[in-house]
This record gives sequence, structure tokens and C-alpha cells, in this order.
Amino acid sequence: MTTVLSVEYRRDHVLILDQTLLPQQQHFIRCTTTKEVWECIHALKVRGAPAIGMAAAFGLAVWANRFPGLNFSDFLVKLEQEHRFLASSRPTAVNLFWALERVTAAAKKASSVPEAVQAIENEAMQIQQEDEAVCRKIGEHALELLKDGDTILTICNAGAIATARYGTALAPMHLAKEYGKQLSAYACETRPLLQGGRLTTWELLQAGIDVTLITDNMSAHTMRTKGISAVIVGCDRVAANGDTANKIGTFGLALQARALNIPFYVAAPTSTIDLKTPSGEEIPIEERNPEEVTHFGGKRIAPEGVKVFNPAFDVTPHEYITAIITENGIAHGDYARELPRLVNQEKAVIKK
Ligand SMILES: CSC[C@@H](O)[C@@H](O)C(=O)COP(=O)(O)O
Repeated sequence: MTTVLSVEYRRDHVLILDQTLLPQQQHFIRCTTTKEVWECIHALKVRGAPAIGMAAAFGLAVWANRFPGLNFSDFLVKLEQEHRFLASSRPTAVNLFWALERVTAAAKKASSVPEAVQAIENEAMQIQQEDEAVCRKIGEHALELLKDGDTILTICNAGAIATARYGTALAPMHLAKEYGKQLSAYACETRPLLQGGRLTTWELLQAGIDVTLITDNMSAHTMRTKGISAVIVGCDRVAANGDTANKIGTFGLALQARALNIPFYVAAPTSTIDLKTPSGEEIPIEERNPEEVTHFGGKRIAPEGVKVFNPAFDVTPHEYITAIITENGIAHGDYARELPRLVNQEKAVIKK
């Protein structure tokens, strides 16, 4: 599989793989300020819920390392400001807020600036290390639901470059390859920014995994005619009742899967489960620049003045989700009861 790290911490800077240039170019952006990290997250140069959490956490670590002076209370006030600034880069993926809160809480336990800098750095690196282990576990649990020879359909990119390694929805594909099993994938192109067409195909091809690209409007036909065994998607936030926000188009896939009696699975690190948000109705859905829809490859394709609706995510109601696969096990329905149990097991699993 690809060993490219989409986010790499180098103490006085963080290297971010510019995912907007893939697959044509593999270019890393050197960020030395929180503003540069904010811009990378906002412009989807780094994207995918776990990866944006890591980028933001490392952004704070870079800022802390460059902090001039030793006044601890001044440091904490400015840390809160930088935290809030980075948190404003995107609204939907809860991992962004989760990761920022983790590193800020670690700094608050310190008693001097050097101690706090070290604590932020350690916590950010821990988040990245944990994410790799978490994704591998998700892949292993997902494989319990699949068999050798299965074909899955996915949307967007919930792969290695959206995480520390392996991905979430794509983790079973990478692990199957490692275990000598055969899983094939159909990747929905994922308009308007083509994360499926550009990124999932690139990642799976690099890993030597069988992948076929389709446009988004081919999904129902593909499910019906190509022997799709399961739909597996990632997520940006899972509410306490199991309602799940993921890339726009995901809800449509869930409806199609239900109509065709195909299981619909959500791969969710427990860091993406937000027990404080009761249902999908309370999940903020990011709306992005209309130009993402009116333009294609830098060229206008829609008439000047047309109204545009461009939500980046949608919410799949929990009743359409066959199972939610976490690093701590699988919830099959009754999410309001199962999700707290899985989230609260988190520490036990990570320590293994
Ligand atoms: C493991 S990544 C999970 C999700 O973040 C992913 O499925 C997704 O929808 C990403 O959207 P994006 O807008 O590309 O950040």
C-alpha cells in the first residue's frame, strides 16, 4: 500500500500532501503557521476527517514550538485563540474539534511554556499513532463482514491519505491485500471535487487493488448489475443515535442499497462519534463555494447567474445503516445504546 503520509510533523513545520493536485502531482506544502494550516484544511489540500484533525493538532504544535517568550498565562490565552481559529476551518468533521481539544487539554495540564510545548507535541503525535492502530482495527472488523472475492462500492476517499494509514472504509481493502485475499472496489467519482475519481482510484491502484471508477449517477445501476456485496463509506460525524454525516451523495447510496437489499456499512473511528450531538439534524453541514459546481477543471460549465446549492455533506439516517464499524467492534443497529459502549471502550483498545 502507499506509505505516503498525508500529514507529517517536522517540529518547526508540518508537511501536508496537497490532495488537490493528486493524482497528477505529489507535492507537499510546508506550513509554518496556523494560517497556512487553516488554508490547507479549508481548501481541502488536506481532507478526510482524521487527517484534518491531525493537521490541526500539528498546526498547534508548530505554533507552540515557535512561541516567543516564557509567560505561561500569555501562552494559554494565545493557544485558545489559535485553537478557535483552526476550528473555524471546516464545520462538519468532529475529528477537527476532537483533536484540537485533546492537544489544548494536554497543554493546560502543564505548568510552564516548555512543558506545554512538549505536551502539545506529544499529544499530536499520539493522535497520529493511535489513528494508524485504529484504522487497522476497523479494517479487521470490516473483514468480518466481507468474504474473499467480494466487491464493495464506496464514495469519496476514506482511505490511507484521509487518515494516518489504511483509511477507514478502505482499510478492509488494504488489509485484504496484505492477507492475500481478493476484494474489488467500485469508486464513485464524487462530484464536485472528485475525491473518488482522483484519490480513491489513485490510492487503490498504487496498492495493487482492483478498482473501477464510475460517475455518481451510475451507482444504482452498478449495484444492481455488478454484484456489489456491500457499500462501505467513511464518515465525518456520527450522532448519538447513529445518524451519519459523510460526503454528499452518501445518503443516496444508502437509499439505493436499501432498495436493492445490499448492506450499507459506515466505517467510523470512535473519534468521529459525537455523543454530544443527539441526531443528524444537529450536525452542521458545510456549504462550499458555488464555483465548485459551476466550474469544472477551471472552466465555467453552467450559465452565469445560475443559483447553486453546494452542500459538502449529507446525513444518512441511522435506520438505513446496516452496521457501524469502529476500532472497538461493530454496532448492528440500536446505535443509541451501542455507540456509547464502543466509545467508552476506546482507551482499553488503544493500550493493547
Ligand atoms: C476517513 S475519511 C472520512 C470522511 O471524512 C470522508 O468520507 C469524507 O467525506 C471526506 O470529505 P472531504 O470533503 O473530502 O474532507
